Amino acid sequence: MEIVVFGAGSLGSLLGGLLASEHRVTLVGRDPHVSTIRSEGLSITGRFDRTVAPEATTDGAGLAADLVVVTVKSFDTEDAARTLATGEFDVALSVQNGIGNEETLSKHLDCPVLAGTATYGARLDSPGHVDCTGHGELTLGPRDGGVSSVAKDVAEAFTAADIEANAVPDMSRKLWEKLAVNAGINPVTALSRVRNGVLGEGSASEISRTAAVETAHVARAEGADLSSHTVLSRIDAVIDATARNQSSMYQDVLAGRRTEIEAINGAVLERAEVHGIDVPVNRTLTALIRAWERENTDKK
Ligand SMILES: NC(=O)C1=CN([C@@H]2O[C@H](COP(=O)(O)OP(=O)(O)OC[C@H]3O[C@@H](n4cnc5c(N)ncnc54)[C@H](OP(=O)(O)O)[C@@H]3O)[C@@H](O)[C@H]2O)C=CC1
Ligand SMILES: CC(C)(CO)C(=O)C(=O)O
Repeated sequence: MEIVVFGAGSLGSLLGGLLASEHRVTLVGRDPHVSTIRSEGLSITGRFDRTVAPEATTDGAGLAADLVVVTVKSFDTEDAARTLATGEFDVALSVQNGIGNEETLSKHLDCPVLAGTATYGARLDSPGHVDCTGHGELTLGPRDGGVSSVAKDVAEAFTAADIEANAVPDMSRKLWEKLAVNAGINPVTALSRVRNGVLGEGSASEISRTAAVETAHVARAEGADLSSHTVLSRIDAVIDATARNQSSMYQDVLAGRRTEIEAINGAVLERAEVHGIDVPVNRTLTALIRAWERENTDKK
């Protein structure tokens, strides 16, 4: 398969690097990562140990491929979509956190857009080097649910490259479930500067769990079949499985970078308002992270 990975940071480099063992891959990213890949290849360490040589470019305009995998942060999706619209793709797959990414891509692209979630952990250690910090899986399918042969073909392309991937019929529910976990864990760990495992007990844990339950309430109003019981057992399981992790939002705050708050708790808040649902914990967490961003990043 001919595959473009748009957003060769941590996750994009891991997925694109693994895909490159089996497919013709072009990574779209930034220098000096791109120039290092061109001269020395891309090395993948941690749960994998290999060096690959995908094509790499900083210019994502006018590309064509069977599949484009989008791995930019959610606040860059609109820009990425405009650039990708200058090229030609048979299918696009978003593997991003938060909700709304597929809608943004669909607005600009002519091809079908699939939704995906990844539980792999990836960290771009240095130019040309990505570390796989957690072995997980990729779940993908049509955004609004249902079975699709295109989704199955895409999942097979990932599986052929050693990436655990499954096409599922209930992607809408999966996206809300992942959102509930991120809405609970990410801002609380970022604000209190703790690893995920600290949320296993205590009052911070209650804040996380309440944010997740509020998210499930909104998900049901949006038509997703997601019980509070399911999100509570899911968030407990993720906290346990990723106890040593610094969440992505905690890492962003430590690095003084803009966070994905708008696509996570901000999106819960926005959709809750549409349905007249009160989500006080999500509202509070969103306000606090927004305040931090105003003071500490370029985002005003
Ligand atoms: N890392 C992980 O383990 C996981 C990440 N995710 C999700 O995956 C998504 C990506 O996360 P992550 O990989 O950590 O993020 P990164 O910031 O590491 O990667 C995104 C990369 O895309 C680059 N980029 C953005 N726009 C362009 C453009 N127009 N042209 C070229 N390059 C561009 C960014 O560069 P720059 O920063 O310079 O703009 C950055 O290097 C997020 O939604 C995240 O929540 C999900 C599961 C696990
Ligand atoms: C699941 C979790 C919370 C793991 O750290 C994550 O997705 C993130 O950090 O963004």
